[in-house]
Amino acid sequence: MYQTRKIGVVGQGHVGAHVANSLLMQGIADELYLCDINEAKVTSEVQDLRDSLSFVPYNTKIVNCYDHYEELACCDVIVNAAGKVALAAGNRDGELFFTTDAARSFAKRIVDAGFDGIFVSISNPCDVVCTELWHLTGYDPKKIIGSGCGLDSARLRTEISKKVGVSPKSVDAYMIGEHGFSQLAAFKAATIAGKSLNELQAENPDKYAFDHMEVEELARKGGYVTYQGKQCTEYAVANSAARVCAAVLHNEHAVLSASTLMTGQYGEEGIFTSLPCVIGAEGVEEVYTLDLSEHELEGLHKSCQHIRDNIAQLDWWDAEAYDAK
Ligand SMILES: NC(=O)c1ccc[n+]([C@@H]2O[C@H](COP(=O)([O-])OP(=O)(O)OC[C@H]3O[C@@H](n4cnc5c(N)ncnc54)[C@H](O)[C@@H]3O)[C@@H](O)[C@H]2O)c1
Repeated sequence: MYQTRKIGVVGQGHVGAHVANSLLMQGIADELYLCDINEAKVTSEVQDLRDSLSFVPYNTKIVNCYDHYEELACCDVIVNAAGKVALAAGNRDGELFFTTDAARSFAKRIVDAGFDGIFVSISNPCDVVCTELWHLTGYDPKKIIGSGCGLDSARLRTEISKKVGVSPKSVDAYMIGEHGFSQLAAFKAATIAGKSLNELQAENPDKYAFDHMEVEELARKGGYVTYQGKQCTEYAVANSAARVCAAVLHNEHAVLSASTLMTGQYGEEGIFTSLPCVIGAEGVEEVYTLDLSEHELEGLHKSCQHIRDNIAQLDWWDAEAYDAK
C-alpha cells in the first residue's frame, strides 16, 4: 500500500524555512507540516512553498500548523529549528535559555500526542537541546538525532580538500564533540582512500602536508564566517538536515556525523554529543568510536564538560526530568 512520508518542521526562521525548501526541492517528503509561534511568518512560508509546486519534481502537501504542535504527531520525522539566532551572534551558547525554553513548550506535547518518529534537532546549543528532548520526554534516545557536527564535518572536509586537492566527498574526516567552539577535528582517524592523513603526508609531503591546527580552526569557525555577512547560516545547515531526513526515510544505514546519546564511549555518558553514527529508519543504529590521539581525547572530554556546564545553568533541569511512573 502507498505510504506518505511526512516531515514536520518547528521554527520557520532562516534555518527551518530552508529545511522545508530543501526537502521540497529534493522531493524527500510527500507532506510537510510547518509550525512557528509567529503565525504571519509560517503563513508566508507556507504560501511561498506552495507557489513552488509547479516547479519542483514532486507534488507535496504543505500544512500550516502554526503553534498546534500536536498536529505534527503523525510525522515520520520532526525537525526542530526553533530559536532566536540573533542571540547566537558571538557564541551559540547565547541561545541556551531561549531554545531550551522553546523545546520545553512543545517536546512533551508532541510526544504525548503519540509521535513515534524521529526527531532531528538543529537548534543551538544543539547538544544541550538534544539532551533536553530526551531528558524531558523519556523518548527513545536513538530516535533523537542532533545535526551536531554534521555541518562542521562537511566544513572540515572542504578545508582538507582545499589543501590536498581531493574532492570533499572523498575525504573521510570528522569534527566531533560539542557543536560549538569546543568541537575538535579527529585528525588521527581521518582518511582518504583508506589511508590516514599522516600516512599520506609521509608518502607525499608536497601534496598532503598542511597545518592541522589551521584547518581545524577554519572548520570550527566556518559558521561564523557565514554568519558575519548575513547574521545567520541557512543553506548548508538545511541541506545537512535534509540529508539526515533522507537517510531515515530511505533506511539508508548511512554513516553521518550526528549528536547522539553517549552511553560509555570514551567513558562519557548521559549527554548528547557528536560522533559518526549509522542512521536509518530507527534513528541512530550504531555509534562509532574513532582512534583518537591523547590530545584529541583530552579535547573531547573538555568538550563534553562544556555541554554539562551549560546544562548545569538550567535551574528547572532536575525538577522537570521525565518520570516513567
Ligand atoms: N546545528 C547547526 O548546525 C545550526 C546551524 C545554523 C543554525 N542553527 C540553529 O538553528 C536555530 C534556528 O536558526 P534560525 O537562523 O532559523 O533562527 P531565526 O531566529 O531566524 O528563526 C527562529 C524561528 O523559530 C521560531 N520559534 C521560536 N520559538 C518557537 C517555538 N517555541 N515554537 C515554534 N517556533 C518558534 C521563531 O518565531 C523564528 O521564526 C537556532 O537555534 C540556530 O542557532 C543550528
